[in-house]
Amino acid sequence: MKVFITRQIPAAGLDRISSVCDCDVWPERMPPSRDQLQQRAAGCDGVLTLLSDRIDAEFFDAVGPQLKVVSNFAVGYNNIDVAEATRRGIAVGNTPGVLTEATADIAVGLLLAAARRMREGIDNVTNQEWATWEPMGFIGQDLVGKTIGIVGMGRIGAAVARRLHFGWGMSVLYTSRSDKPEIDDQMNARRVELSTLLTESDFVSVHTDLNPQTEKMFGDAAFAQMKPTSVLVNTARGGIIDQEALHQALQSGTIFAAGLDVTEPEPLAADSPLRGLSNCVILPHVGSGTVASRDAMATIAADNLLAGLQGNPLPHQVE
Ligand SMILES: NC(=O)C1=CN([C@@H]2O[C@H](COP(=O)(O)OP(=O)(O)OC[C@H]3O[C@@H](n4cnc5c(N)ncnc54)[C@H](OP(=O)(O)O)[C@@H]3O)[C@@H](O)[C@H]2O)C=CC1
Ligand SMILES: O=CC(=O)O
Repeated sequence: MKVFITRQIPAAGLDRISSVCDCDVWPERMPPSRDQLQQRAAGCDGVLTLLSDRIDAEFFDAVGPQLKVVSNFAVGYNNIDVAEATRRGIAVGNTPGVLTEATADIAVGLLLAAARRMREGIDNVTNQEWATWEPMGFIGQDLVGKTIGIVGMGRIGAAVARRLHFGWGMSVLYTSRSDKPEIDDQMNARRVELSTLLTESDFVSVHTDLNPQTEKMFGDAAFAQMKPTSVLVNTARGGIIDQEALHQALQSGTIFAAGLDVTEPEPLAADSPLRGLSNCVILPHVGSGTVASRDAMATIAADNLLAGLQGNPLPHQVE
């Protein structure tokens, strides 16, 4: 079986694949271009992809009818046209669960950094501007006893809610497509409409997948409903937030601060005005970036790929 792996991945997964497959691994740091992706994958039985690889009908046509499986090295799969894959009998896999805690840690880290103005503090020290301790300097927002609004109470949303409820004593509001009675019981949480969540929460953390209902969910209207002291955190996908509206909300004081692990596009445009805002903390999409999480993602992605090549159901198959 011939497979194309679109980037270097941890040995935990690569060794499993290369022991049984004829395996071509993209060797460069930067992703293959669209043409390179299609040319290298042409004739393959399976591909292991990353978020930056757009997998759609054109890709499937270029690769050929022998393609059996697309294994995404991520839990999110908005880069893949799953309906088109399914129509062609191509299985699609993802890597849920093993990156939940690592990503939740980054969401809480961003919340703390944005609420307590850490970017400004770090810039102040780095730029040799630290002159004295000031009673009125770097005043941020308290966390203890406040209200967290979780937009998308799935695996990562619940892990963030647990940290903030049991660690900081926060009340939990959330949105999701379905009821979560076990979350309500564990954390005395309340599922509400988005507008209620936005008006009542002190902190809002986004954890939905990117889909047609969540795309640009945060625009002018959403920010207008949030408290001027509120902090928005996004570790889900950049496309869920209208970045122009976010810039306006941060600059005008409509909201207090934001912490982003994801942007649209990635990397964030060099001239994006968000880069220059001291109340916007931005990380380069590092949510799952721990040794254990990335090894586990590689293992699952390999298992998905190998199962698909054998015509078996994938351990983590996306429908
Ligand atoms: N920054 C990073 O490095 C990482 C980012 N991610 C991102 O985080 C996302 C979430 O991951 P994970 O928690 O594992 O996924 P889950 O599928 O467990 O959670 C997604 C949640 O979003 C909810 N949801 C979907 N659509 C809507 C909507 N229209 N309104 C309200 N809620 C909605 C779902 O509701 P319901 O349960 O009712 O279906 C579900 O609870 C991924 O899709 C990915 O984009 C993930 C890992 C790392
Ligand atoms: O963004 C990362 C993912 O796993 O999804």
